[in-house]
Amino acid sequence: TTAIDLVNMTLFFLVCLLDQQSWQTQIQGGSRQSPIDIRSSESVHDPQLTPLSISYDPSDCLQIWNNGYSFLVEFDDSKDNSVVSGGPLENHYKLKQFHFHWGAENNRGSEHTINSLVYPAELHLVHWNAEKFRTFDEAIFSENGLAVIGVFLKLGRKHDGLQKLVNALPAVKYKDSTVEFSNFDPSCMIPSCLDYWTYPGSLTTPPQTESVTWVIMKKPIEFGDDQLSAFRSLLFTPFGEKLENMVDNFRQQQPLMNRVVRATIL
Ligand SMILES: NS(=O)(=O)/N=C1/NCCS1
Ligand SMILES: [Zn+2]
Repeated sequence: TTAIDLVNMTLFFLVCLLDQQSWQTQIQGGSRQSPIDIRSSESVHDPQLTPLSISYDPSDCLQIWNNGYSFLVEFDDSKDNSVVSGGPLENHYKLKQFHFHWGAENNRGSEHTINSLVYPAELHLVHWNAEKFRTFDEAIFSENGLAVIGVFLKLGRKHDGLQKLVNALPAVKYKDSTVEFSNFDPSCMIPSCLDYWTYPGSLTTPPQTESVTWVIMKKPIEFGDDQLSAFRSLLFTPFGEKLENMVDNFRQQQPLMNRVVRATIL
């Protein structure tokens, strides 16, 4: 290898490194951050948006984990049994986990809003593109890596399907606690009306990468005051430290910038 070859190889390596870093900056640069306020009158009806195909296997449900920001219900994503496809998605995406965001009081809690209307809580069902990427962690940092279904929760009748989850929450009161949790079908939290808005966005929690296709269900589901109180009884803090109730775990809204929110009318 001549000295010229070494210089060329070094230059090639540096160019690749800079390109990769500039791309990383782009996906975290802030041109498509979430959450947003969805202004229904400004959304565009797209007749090409097909219904979502959602299929979950309750036996994929593994555990609940208090990660110090929310509680995550985690799924076995080693098979292809719990997946979402269709709608705005070009591939099938595997369910990895779901979690919620909520407020200390009923006038706040959701991350997305509809014409500035806030809900007391919002469910996120997090899926990753298993056709294009090998792992969830790879997908988080990749274009079209994730699909998150957002479902608003409004206060009303007790949600019977949610109660099994609520009953398990005392076991994960403290940050970093986990509890085995099996045979739970998240389909019970999908509204019967499958109309949705969709837009390109980001994770709302770190690393806030711009890798998410958001699908926000138009209709909320209902749950009871006692169920929301159980969410609020969780703690941000680990056992033995000062008690800080896990509340107001939602991100401030982000500018829409150069994005269009598309809507179905099914
Ligand atoms: N709230 S969210 O779903 O956008 N944030 C996440 N962070 C890591 C996986 S999901
Ligand atoms: Zn979330």
